[in-house]
Amino acid sequence: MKVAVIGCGYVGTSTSIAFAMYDHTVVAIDNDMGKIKKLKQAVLPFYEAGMEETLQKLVKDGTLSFTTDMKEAITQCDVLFIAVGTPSSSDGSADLSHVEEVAQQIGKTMESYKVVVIKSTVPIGTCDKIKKIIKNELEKRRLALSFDLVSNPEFLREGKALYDALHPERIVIGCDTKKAQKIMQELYKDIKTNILFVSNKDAEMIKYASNAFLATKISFINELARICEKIGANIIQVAKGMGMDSRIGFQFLQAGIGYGGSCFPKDIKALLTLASENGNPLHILQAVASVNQTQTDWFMEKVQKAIGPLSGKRIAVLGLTFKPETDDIREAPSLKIIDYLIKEKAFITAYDPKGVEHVKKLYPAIHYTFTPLEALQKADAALLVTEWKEIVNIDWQNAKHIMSQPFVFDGRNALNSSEMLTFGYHYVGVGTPHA
Ligand SMILES: NC(=O)C1=CN([C@@H]2O[C@H](COP(=O)(O)OP(=O)(O)OC[C@H]3O[C@@H](n4cnc5c(N)ncnc54)[C@H](O)[C@@H]3O)[C@@H](O)[C@H]2O)C=CC1
Ligand SMILES: O=C(O)[C@H]1O[C@H](OP(=O)(O)OP(=O)(O)OC[C@H]2O[C@@H](n3ccc(=O)[nH]c3=O)[C@H](O)[C@@H]2O)[C@H](O)[C@@H](O)[C@@H]1O
Repeated sequence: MKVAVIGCGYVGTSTSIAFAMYDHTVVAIDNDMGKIKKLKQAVLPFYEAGMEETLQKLVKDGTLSFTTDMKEAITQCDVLFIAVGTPSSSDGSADLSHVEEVAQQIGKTMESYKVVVIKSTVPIGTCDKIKKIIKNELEKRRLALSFDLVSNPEFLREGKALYDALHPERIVIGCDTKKAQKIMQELYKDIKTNILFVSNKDAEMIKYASNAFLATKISFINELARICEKIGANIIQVAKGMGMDSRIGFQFLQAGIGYGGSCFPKDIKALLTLASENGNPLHILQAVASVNQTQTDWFMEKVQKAIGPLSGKRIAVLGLTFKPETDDIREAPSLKIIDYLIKEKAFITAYDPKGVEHVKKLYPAIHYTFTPLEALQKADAALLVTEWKEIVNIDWQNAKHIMSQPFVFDGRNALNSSEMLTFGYHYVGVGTPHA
């Protein structure tokens, strides 16, 4: 099958590679010429371990090609995936301008039946909206071409994007016609997993509900972590004990400094806005967002309580990306922590294996280091912000001797607390008795 994927971000690129690996011919399109130039040379526009090698092979084979020419791609392909960004608007709702722009292009260009698949995360009702836009453009051209609109949300995780695209736990397809359903079945025939066929609106809601639920687990455990500290319980053990119940599960119960990334914060805002607009506020989700919003301040107050005023203190920020194995810093907790430290006039040294270049653009005055040990030199305290293995595996026993004061604040409960105490650190985790 000939597939066009419009938008070459994390989702578009991973989806393109996955379809090409499953023997479809894929044309990936982006309006960012710099990105396309890189991709044509099989260079990924973001970091993900192991993905570039696969890209190189597919580009060489010719099963995957890249272009900025949307018109040609639309004409050539039967199935058109929309995987452009849907960032937050100023009122919290999802900004659909990129999706709408692509829909207009499709309506202006198509010459035969197409299946238009929305992979971007979009509010409930967007498929209907996009259908109207395409229809409107076709009417302007006095054409009565038929097309189907499918919602096929994406559940991949950054850092594991290609693996997830190749081995999804489920595929959700919101689809109104038998014809489109058959084409989607054919497209995914080599992926052995459960496919759920639902309506457009159900599929759109499943995506928001899934992200909202995962974020709820995180804020739930983070709020419990706060009370655990007060009463002397250990959130790590509590999460373990809860997770042993298969109805609860272990995942997404890791207490820390809150969730970040390009999706949870924006999707939760979008769902909250949509719910309020419909006169049905989501109280639980409001609390989820509010706990997350305050989690870094709560953490930084603990730092200040332990080491005193931060003014003039040398603080090592270890980890900048919103989670390990990605170079993405969108909505990363590190940014809130840096703002806090700047406000309190601390001297910041920062290390991250992949995120420095992006953070440098926002905070050029910070002292960035090439190794975690350099960041720890003469530090009054270390803040473990992202649990990269390069950071967790620091030789902590010896690192103590290069710091000015042995304070370690572990924002991810990633270190072995008893070992850290044996090494002579003043170690503070999240929701643990040593806090
Ligand atoms: N990043 C992730 O892990 C996941 C993201 N999603 C959703 O998928 C969508 C895309 O996310 P990302 O890949 O992270 O976005 P991104 O921001 O990394 O990439 C979007 C791409 O679309 C391109 N684009 C924008 N307008 C265009 C147009 N008119 N024509 C051609 N290209 C255009 C941009 O240049 C950019 O390269 C969003 O709705 C997001 O919520 C869903 C699951 C996972
Ligand atoms: O819609 C999306 O974009 C994607 O959002 C998340 O994927 P991602 O943002 O890549 O990252 P996660 O691994 O989910 O982590 C999100 C944030 O939660 C934090 N987190 C995660 C798990 C946990 O137990 N505790 C915790 O604080 C992470 O540190 C990170 O900041 C979802 O996991 C994907 O299924 C979804 O497709």
